[in-house]
Amino acid sequence: MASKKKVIITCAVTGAIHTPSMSKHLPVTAEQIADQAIAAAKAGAAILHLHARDPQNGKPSQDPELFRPFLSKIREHTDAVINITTGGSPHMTVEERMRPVMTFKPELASLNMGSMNFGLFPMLERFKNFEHEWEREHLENSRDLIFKNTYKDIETILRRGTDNGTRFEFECYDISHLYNLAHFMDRGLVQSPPFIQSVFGILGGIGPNPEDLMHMRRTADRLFGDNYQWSILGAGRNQIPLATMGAAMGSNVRVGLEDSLWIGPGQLASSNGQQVSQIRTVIEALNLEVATPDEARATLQLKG
Ligand SMILES: C[C@H](N)CC(=O)CC(=O)O
Ligand SMILES: [Zn+2]
Repeated sequence: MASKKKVIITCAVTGAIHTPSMSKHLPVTAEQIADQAIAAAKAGAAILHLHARDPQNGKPSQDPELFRPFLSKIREHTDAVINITTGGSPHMTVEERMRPVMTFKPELASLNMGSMNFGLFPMLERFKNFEHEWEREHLENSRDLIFKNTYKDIETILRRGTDNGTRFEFECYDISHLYNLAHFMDRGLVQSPPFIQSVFGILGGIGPNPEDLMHMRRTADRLFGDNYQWSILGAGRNQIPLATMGAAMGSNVRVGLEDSLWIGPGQLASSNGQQVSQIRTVIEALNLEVATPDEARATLQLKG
């Protein structure tokens, strides 16, 4: 793996997995998303991974007009790298999912590297009371949900994004997704070094055990040699433990309320910035340094 300068922290601010009734700290309105993103950048996040929500009921939305207000405020107050989702919500069509990236042509966008079951229903054990009916349906319907990312879908997003100078955060939820990435690299559709966001602990993908992390790392080393940038995303309670293990092994890290609502066992995080500060403390305790947005741009060779 390329000799890494510093640890790139990505903060995933709101996402499309958790719902407002689960935590009052989950940002929903454009103002809330912007303010939490700016605070996360100030706390040390070099990359901000962004989704939008309907301000009325918090429902995930890929409407570019819901992204526009917080994108301009974030750009006004930080030089963080903007990473816009193409995953949207697993309940959306690929066309719908691509709208904001095609509108705003960001430096970075997420790209999910395979179709999979996407089990959110276990959260119904933990969360019982919902203000909006869509929240319960969102979880319940995931029993019969396929997060669709066919080779045609992936190629379409890759080609269209690359035409706009956008590079990708390749979301790999399992070993097969690394092979899918290798396939598109072999076809010359992926610019080097690929930024691999390995996702652990989503039901339907690979588990959150340190053995799973090692297996993803060994496989990536075998497929990509030292020509890739690695990042670790642990879902839920696995967020900080896996990010810590990853950082100690030379990986970049991702935190944020999209991936986990927690700061400790049974303790809701009060903000995205709180999670960024927590992982920053770990990184600096490992005698590593946090990358600035421009250092992240250089490492990932972004258009800036
Ligand atoms: C597990 C994460 N929700 C992965 C993600 O962030 C997908 C996307 O936005 O494209
Ligand atoms: Zn996302």
